[in-house]
Amino acid sequence: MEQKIEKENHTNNSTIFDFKVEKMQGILDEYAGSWDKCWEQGVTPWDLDQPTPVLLQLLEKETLPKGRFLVPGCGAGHDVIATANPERYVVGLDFSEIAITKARKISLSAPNAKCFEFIVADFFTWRPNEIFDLIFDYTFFCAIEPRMRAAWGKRMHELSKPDGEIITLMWPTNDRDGGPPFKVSVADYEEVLHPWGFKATCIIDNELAVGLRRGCEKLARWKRCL
Ligand SMILES: C[S@@+](CC[C@H](N)C(=O)[O-])C[C@H]1O[C@@H](n2cnc3c(N)ncnc32)[C@H](O)[C@@H]1O
Repeated sequence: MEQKIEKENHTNNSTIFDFKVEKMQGILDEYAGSWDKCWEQGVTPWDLDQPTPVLLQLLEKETLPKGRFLVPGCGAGHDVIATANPERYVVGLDFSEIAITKARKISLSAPNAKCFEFIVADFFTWRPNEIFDLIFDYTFFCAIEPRMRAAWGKRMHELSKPDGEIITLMWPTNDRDGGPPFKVSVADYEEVLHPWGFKATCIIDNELAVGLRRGCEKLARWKRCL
């Protein structure tokens, strides 16, 4: 992945996941269809092709809650497959049919296949039968339009159990114009999570951030108190 990132940087004179790359500019003019087109054309520089390392570390340290786990904007679903087990049922949600088709294909022979599912739906309108103990957001908050962030906070509340938890990997925290990915700060998350009763229990630099994301990515855990 690091090689892929470096290559993108040098050939396109852009940063990782930089949608200003000429190839993607037109693609992203129309929102939902644009994500589908990115997946269709294989223009997915955000996709690590592996589970998120820091999430694996939390899994190994057994600090991830059990129960129902949601990954909104799950893309190819690596984090969904990696964290599912008989005690943790994971739902991967993405509104791109192509992303979910890819996720289902990748997971076809997974031994834990009964412990997760992939759903094609819009995070902002989806109505699940059951809500969640844990929600993991990585490269989703930064992918949505900043004017949608308040709605994101409301959805986090609606989709969480009263004692639920959210884990956010906050990236890119460095200065940049436009997006996606739109730049984020701890204050941006606090602004939309505090009104819904989520309080941070930990905010740390993510030492396991991949490639050029290192140094501009933070891990936060938020507990719902209201
Ligand atoms: C930048 S990608 C990140 C994918 C994955 N989290 C990863 O790190 O590889 C953002 C994903 O969010 C999905 N997405 C964007 N807006 C969405 C929405 N409103 N509802 C569901 N999925 C959405 C896109 O289709 C895309 O797959």
